[in-house]
Amino acid sequence: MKERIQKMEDGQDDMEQDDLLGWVLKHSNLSTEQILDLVLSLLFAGHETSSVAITLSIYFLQGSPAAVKQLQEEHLQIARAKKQSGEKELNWEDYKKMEFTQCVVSETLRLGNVVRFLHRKALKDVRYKGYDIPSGWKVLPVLAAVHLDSSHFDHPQHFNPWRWQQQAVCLVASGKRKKFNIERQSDGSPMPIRSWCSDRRTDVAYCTEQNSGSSGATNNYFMPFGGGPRLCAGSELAKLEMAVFIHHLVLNYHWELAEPDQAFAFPFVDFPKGLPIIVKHQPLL
Ligand code: HEM
Repeated sequence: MKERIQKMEDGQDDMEQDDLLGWVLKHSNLSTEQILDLVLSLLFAGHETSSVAITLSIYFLQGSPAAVKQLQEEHLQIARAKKQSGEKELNWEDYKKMEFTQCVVSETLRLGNVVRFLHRKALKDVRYKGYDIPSGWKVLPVLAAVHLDSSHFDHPQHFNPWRWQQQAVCLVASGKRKKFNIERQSDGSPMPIRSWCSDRRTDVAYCTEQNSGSSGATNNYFMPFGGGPRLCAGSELAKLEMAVFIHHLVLNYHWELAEPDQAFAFPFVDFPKGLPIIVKHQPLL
């Protein structure tokens, strides 16, 4: 930063400097410390996290051909509709149709645990579930422990994006409760339960909608972006980045691991070999 400031003062400011750091130095009145915090936050909070998350999705998906196939179908439908209407760029409406992709994103974040734990400090003495936490002690809530807890997720070590699909719990003729995936209309919106449960399934007596997982909101069992007032500021952007990446990946490429590698999780998630993959250009459209 000092070098930059010196260059600016010496009038040696060129286009190479025309980046975030250059912009804040020129146009803001933030302190040096605030600028440093901003740049570091964007690099580590904003870049490392989403790139690791995307890497994890590549890794998990190569082990789940059924998920790749379902993604391809979802994205082909979107891409075909765009081609027909002569549009090119993805837009918000397309993103909203990426239902199964959201399941893949949630499952990647649950199993991958990009941010494994948070840092907190007790500001006063706290008694929690029989434990005394003295004021000033550091508390590390371990998000990964919740995401991999078998009392919240069946077979928690298994990559299963279908667990996030919206489901309806229905009472069937035999008197048992059964889960059904909610059917979708051509625009991707959920079909009213009544229209598919009673007309098409004679065994369904009564239905109550239930969301088996939540891809967006935080709940106590799924909080890859933290929660409360310090909820990740980039959570929606991160999910969008992942979805757009997956869109182009499954529509255009086939990939496999070049050599065995697996995520290593301490203290930060990373692949020791950098997850080398062999990529073939295989456009589906
Ligand atoms: C998959 C990607 C991401 C994950 C898993 C993630 C996770 C998190 C988590 C768990 C926190 C809360 C930290 C805490 O409570 O102590 C957080 C905070 C934050 N994240 Fe993200 N993040 C991701 C992507 C991004 C992106 C893309 C940006 C910005 C472009 C971003 C910006 C921030 C900022 C500024 C905070 C601090 C919010 C505050 O303290 O008020 N993150 N992130």
